[in-house]
Amino acid sequence: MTSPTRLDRNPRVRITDVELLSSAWYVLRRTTFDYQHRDGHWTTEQRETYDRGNGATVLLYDRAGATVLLTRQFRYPVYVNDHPDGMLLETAAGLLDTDDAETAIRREAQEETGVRIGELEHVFDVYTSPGSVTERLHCYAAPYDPADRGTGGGLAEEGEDIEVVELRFEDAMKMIGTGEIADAKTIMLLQWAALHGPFRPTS
Ligand SMILES: Nc1nc2c(ncn2[C@@H]2O[C@H](COP(=O)(O)OP(=O)(O)O[C@H]3O[C@H](CO)[C@@H](O)[C@H](O)[C@@H]3O)[C@@H](O)[C@H]2O)c(=O)[nH]1
Ligand SMILES: [Mg+2]
Repeated sequence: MTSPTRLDRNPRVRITDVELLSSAWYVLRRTTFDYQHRDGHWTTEQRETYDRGNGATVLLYDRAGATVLLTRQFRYPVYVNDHPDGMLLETAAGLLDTDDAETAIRREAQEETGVRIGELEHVFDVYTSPGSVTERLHCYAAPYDPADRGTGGGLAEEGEDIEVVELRFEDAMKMIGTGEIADAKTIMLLQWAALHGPFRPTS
């Protein structure tokens, strides 16, 4: 869950109350705090935070074949918000649980795509939805060998049903434009790959 660091780092923020609203699966809290605005006056604010811990994701790429390996699975939250069928194309990803980010992403990549990651590059860490969700997502990239690609599929006991989808990098980039790739972490990592990563222009 969120880091145990003390919340007295910002002198403009004084937390006065934290209420647990729900802990059915992950944790929803309502926090009341006094906040000092830039002009010096104080107001009392409330914010709900949804805490499902932190996560990690990896862009699997094959430079020689000019492909990337993605996953497709049903995501209910996007289905209720206008996605045509909720079958979202994403980089392999998972929650850290009790692991560090590198251990977690090696585990999730294998569970979801069948790929055993060797060399692993840290790209950036991002807050995915800072107005309401506490999550920080650790983003990585790693080469994969198409011959090593397994079946993946996710954990059946967790209700996962994950299709492994190999795309030409060029096609994946076009699919950002058409909206067929609409997941934020996936778009960020594909664009990083085109600008600074394995598919950057060679000079
Ligand atoms: N019963 C139940 N199960 C749930 C619920 N929410 C999640 N689960 C189960 O918990 C699993 C979590 O799978 P992970 O692979 O660990 O996480 P993820 O959902 O893929 O999350 C990753 O991707 C997210 C979307 O981009 C990221 O937000 C997250 O950080 C992480 O990287 C889900 O597949 C599902 O089986 C729930 O409310 N109820
Ligand atoms: Mg996952």
